[in-house]
Amino acid sequence: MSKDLIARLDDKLRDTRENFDSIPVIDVAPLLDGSDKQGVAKQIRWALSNAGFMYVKNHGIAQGFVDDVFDVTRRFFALPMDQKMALHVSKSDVALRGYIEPFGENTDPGKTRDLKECFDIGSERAALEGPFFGPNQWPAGFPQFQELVYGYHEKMVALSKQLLRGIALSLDLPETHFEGIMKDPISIQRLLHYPPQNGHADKDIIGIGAHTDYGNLTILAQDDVGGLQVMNREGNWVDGTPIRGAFVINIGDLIQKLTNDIYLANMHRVINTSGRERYSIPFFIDADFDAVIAPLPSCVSNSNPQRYQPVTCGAHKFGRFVASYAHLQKPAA
Ligand SMILES: N=C(N)NCCCC[C@H](N)C(=O)O
Ligand SMILES: O=C(O)CCC(=O)C(=O)O
Ligand SMILES: [Fe+2]
Repeated sequence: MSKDLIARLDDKLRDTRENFDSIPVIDVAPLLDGSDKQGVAKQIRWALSNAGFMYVKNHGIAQGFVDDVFDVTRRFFALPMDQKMALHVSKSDVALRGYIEPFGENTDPGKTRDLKECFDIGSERAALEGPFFGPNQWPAGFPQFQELVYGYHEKMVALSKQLLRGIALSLDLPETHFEGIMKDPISIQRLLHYPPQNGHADKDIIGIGAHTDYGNLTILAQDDVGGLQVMNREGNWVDGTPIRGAFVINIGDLIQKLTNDIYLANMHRVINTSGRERYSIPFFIDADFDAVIAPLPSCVSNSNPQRYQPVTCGAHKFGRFVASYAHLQKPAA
């Protein structure tokens, strides 16, 4: 299984990558305050070319605020199932926002079934329309939830922009480079609950199946339970052990395509064998729906010929969503 995943993952470039047995930790304060942007960029380059993942600390988001968002997340998932199903993603048309029950979305389709339940929201700016945009579905009578989760999304949009500037510098590009394809980018703020795995002995049941993320960048906050695993170059799973105050950052397929495989959208999964409830809060940011994603000229060379044909961000994302959503696969009535 590991060999198969590695083959799907990075094929020819795997021999040039360095192995890792823990995810690198990067202090991003010198990037955010401007005191040593290049120093941070250099660490980002190592992390994203070899692991595709990094922890970032000193990112400027107060831990007390993150704790408050976890608090309402726990309270949301504790609501009765009928209240959560009233917000189901299938009621959301093309915006694909709302609640998804356990086994309602399978991230490694055909191989494993996801035990997690999720709740997704996105940007509410009125001017945006088309697939992945539209109204959010909020639980009634829970204003604190709406305020905190939407506020968190807004902070993540701003932080992702700063991190993408560091990523652009790490590729010797002007720091605003990615902003050209991210004028009104698709973004998803997700809340996740992973019930303990233990009661489910079936071999094909997992927290979230092995996958790469679909877009540009993911910013993940996790509680202290653990269970995230990231594949290293030898095909072994490395624990993404929770670090209080740090976010786990990883890049998705679009950055891998843009960098012509120089940066890795790495395989990861979650298995919660702790016996406790696990909660996590990932934020995903992509490019504009119509942005054309093709390898950057500076990432194409004789030794690394162009590996991808141009694809729009929207077409790529939508293809991966259809593959993982039970309700999108149902034949039309
Ligand atoms: N809008 C909805 N329903 N959200 C699904 C989020 C899936 C995120 C995915 N892992 C990614 O990398 O984008
Ligand atoms: O919950 C986690 O730690 C990871 C979630 C994840 O990989 C995803 O939602 O794409
Ligand atoms: Fe993921």
